[in-house]
Amino acid sequence: MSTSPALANSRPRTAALSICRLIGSDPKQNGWMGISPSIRPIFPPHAPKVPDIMTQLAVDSRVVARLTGTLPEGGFEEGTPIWACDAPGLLDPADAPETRLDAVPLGEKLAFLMEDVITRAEAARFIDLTESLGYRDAAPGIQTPPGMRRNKTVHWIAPEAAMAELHRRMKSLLPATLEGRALSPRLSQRINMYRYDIGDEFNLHTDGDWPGFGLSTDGTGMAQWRGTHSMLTMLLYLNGSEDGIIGGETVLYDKGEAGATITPHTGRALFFRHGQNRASVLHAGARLGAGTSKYVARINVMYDLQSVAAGQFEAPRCL
Ligand SMILES: O=C(O)CCC(=O)C(=O)O
Ligand SMILES: [Fe+2]
Repeated sequence: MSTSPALANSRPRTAALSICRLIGSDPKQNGWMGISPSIRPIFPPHAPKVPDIMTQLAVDSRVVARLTGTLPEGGFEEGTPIWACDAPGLLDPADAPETRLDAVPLGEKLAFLMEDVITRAEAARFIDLTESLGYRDAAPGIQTPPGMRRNKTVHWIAPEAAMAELHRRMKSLLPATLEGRALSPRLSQRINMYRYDIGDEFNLHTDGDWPGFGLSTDGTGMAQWRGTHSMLTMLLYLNGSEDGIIGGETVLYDKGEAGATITPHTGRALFFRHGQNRASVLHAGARLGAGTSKYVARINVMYDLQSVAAGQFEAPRCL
């Protein structure tokens, strides 16, 4: 799956006609394709202003895995990093907003929204922290055909405490069971963050389903969990139209037609079914037209592999 430099530079804007899948496994090892990833400056001029509180966020960042990364216009980058960091103040339980559930009518398909999952200050911390890790072209461990994902990305293992607080805020609003499987007590800590600069987009696809990931006991490596597997995509918007974003909506499809258009707002989260099954929701991230860069976190909501009917609950364990 190689792409000539001429095609790589032309960046055609037409939406992909075929249904593409974001596979939840490592891309095929295909070697270095000679396209060097452009790594952005730490704070691009159009990034939202971050409040002073950001400077108080103690961050000790380290690489916990290196995987083959897929480049937006085709080709691969070997050794694309997955990061971890200690950021104790990322989410503040004392400052938790009142999270609310909102319906998204999408025919037979399951999709819903939550408002005020995180505060503006917390969203700014996510942006600041991930900008300090560095957004890049290559996405580690996911496979996208050329021209489908046109944005910058950083993948990281978020702190356990932050993910536990996020889960606590949403738990009562998430489906307790899905297709006979019980909601797992924690979210995967592996977050794919995306930054869309003007002109960037994510063409039509369905998301892959994933095992959960956290850190090894000594904190130096990424560890895969057993007993749990994702069933829902959560897209957490870290900024939005109130920051001047024009375009960049997430469009959900039902029976091949656009069924719902979700405008990014800070602290809003969109949920929908994913994986290789008929319930999976086809969707796209619309082209960012103007304004400031859009930031979104792709998070996996986990359900136990054991069925509810079995009457047993197995907590996730590290492999
Ligand atoms: O940014 C968006 O609106 C869509 C992102 C997306 O589809 C994904 O992360 O899988
Ligand atoms: Fe997606």
